[in-house]
Amino acid sequence: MATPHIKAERGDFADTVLMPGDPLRARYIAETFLEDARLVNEVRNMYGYTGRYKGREISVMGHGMGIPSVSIYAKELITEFGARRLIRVGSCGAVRDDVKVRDLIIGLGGSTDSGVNRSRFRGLDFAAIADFDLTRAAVDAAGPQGTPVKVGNIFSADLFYHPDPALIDCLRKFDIVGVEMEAAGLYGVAAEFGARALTICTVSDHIVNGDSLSSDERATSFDEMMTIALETVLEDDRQQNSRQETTR
Ligand SMILES: O=P(O)(O)O[C@H]1O[C@H](CO)[C@@H](O)[C@H]1O
Ligand SMILES: O=c1cc[nH]c(=O)[nH]1
Repeated sequence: MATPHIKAERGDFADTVLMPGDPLRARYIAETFLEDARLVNEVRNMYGYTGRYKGREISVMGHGMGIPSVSIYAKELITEFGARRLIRVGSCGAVRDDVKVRDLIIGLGGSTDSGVNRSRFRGLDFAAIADFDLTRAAVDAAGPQGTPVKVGNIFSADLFYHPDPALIDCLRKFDIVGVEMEAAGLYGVAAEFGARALTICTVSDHIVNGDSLSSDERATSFDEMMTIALETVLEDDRQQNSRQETTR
């Protein structure tokens, strides 16, 4: 079975897919964190792998840059390959004074200048939000790792090189916790097709004060974020299972 962008069989992907923007990061995650990882997609070099983390089957696949790209991969993973839980693992910029490089951002909401959620919501303003249970699991999973975590509203920009400098003042005023390019689109796709989604980002640069991570710091903080994302999946499994037990 194949879609225009994923050449794989149904069953090749796990119900849970971790998604970095960069496909080479997907390969790195598979090689570094997953046991028995196998390549399940390489169309357009958008590598996807499925393996196990502490015994739990998990897939990891790149989603490219920007809302149009993540929207294609997320939709096909959900509707054609059975993905039920998508977690973006990426980098973002900071605008607030209290958000520092290396902080971990959990995207509770996805604001955007993209029109995609209006397109899918009859021109109305859709509040693009993360799945609540996944958000809670991520906060719980991050606690023991000791990484500073900020939970809040992400801004997913269509333009990396934005022409309007006044936008930053607006984002600061509205307490935007991180600026990246996909979360709002991912949350819209998940809502439309009935899946659960979350965005976790490491702050790679501060747009206002110019701080940025060195390449070594990027690698270390990316590994910390990946451990938290993988532990989020296990924590969410535990919380979902215990909820099912109590309703039986
Ligand atoms: O590091 P990733 O996950 O790609 O995320 C950020 O980096 C890219 C821009 O450089 C955009 O995709 C943005 O969202
Ligand atoms: O999209 C992004 C990612 C990192 N930093 C930014 O400023 N924007």
